[in-house]
Amino acid sequence: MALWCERNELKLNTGMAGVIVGHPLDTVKVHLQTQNMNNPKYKGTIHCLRSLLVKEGLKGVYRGVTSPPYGSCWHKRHCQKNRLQVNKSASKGPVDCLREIYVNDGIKGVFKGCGVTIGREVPAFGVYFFTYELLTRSENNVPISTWNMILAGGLAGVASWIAIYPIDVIKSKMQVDGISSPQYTNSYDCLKKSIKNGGVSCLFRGLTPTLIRAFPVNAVTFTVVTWTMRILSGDGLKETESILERYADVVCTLKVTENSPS
Ligand SMILES: NC(=[NH2+])NCCC[C@H](N)C(=O)O
Repeated sequence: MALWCERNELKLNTGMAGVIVGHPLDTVKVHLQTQNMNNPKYKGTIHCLRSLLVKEGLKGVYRGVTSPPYGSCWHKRHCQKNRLQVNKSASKGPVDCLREIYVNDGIKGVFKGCGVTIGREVPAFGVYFFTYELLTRSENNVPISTWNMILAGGLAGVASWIAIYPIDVIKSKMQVDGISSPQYTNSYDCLKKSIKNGGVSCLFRGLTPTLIRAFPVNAVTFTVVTWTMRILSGDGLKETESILERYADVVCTLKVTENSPS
């Protein structure tokens, strides 16, 4: 548990690069998930990304990126960030958006979709860490290579998203639904109505940008976390030391051969 928390903390702090690369694709995902199924505005990932860029430039795809959750309170992100991304309200930024939801819908509005978010995160993180641990197991504690970290991290992200994707679609739809005149009474109702209107395939809308984002973002995340832990635990220092020693040996041997009469 402690290791899990430690990893997650490190992950949050080192994930900024991932956010910068991944946020536009996350925005595309939410647009695709929450658009009207009967009259879809966007045909797919490229069409949505291009439309957002043409209409609003970088602002459109980075909307919501400054939400506080990218710091320590990541939980809040899942509870109201989505509305900022699809800009259903006229909010200017995360604080305005939060205030507006609170004024209109009260605390219930702020936490809308929170239950289903927890229902998503529990299995998602289970699959996430299980996949990474499985792919990085090594015999006799031999340190794994950086390529192993990159591949295992990327695949852990991809596997975790595939495992829970339909739950994520329901979560986004619930968050955007609002409180004042909601279409859905609860997550189950949302699931039933979504399948009725858009078929089972609507539960997989936006999966492409999600997976394109998940691989690099989580490859970077896990590699940085694993290396940070390695260095902090002293193993990295030992490794660097032994590399330097080997290097010094090679230099000595070369010098000796150079000076020895041929
Ligand atoms: N589907 C998930 N929530 N998976 C677990 C973590 C995934 C990771 N934080 C990401 O943004 O890709």
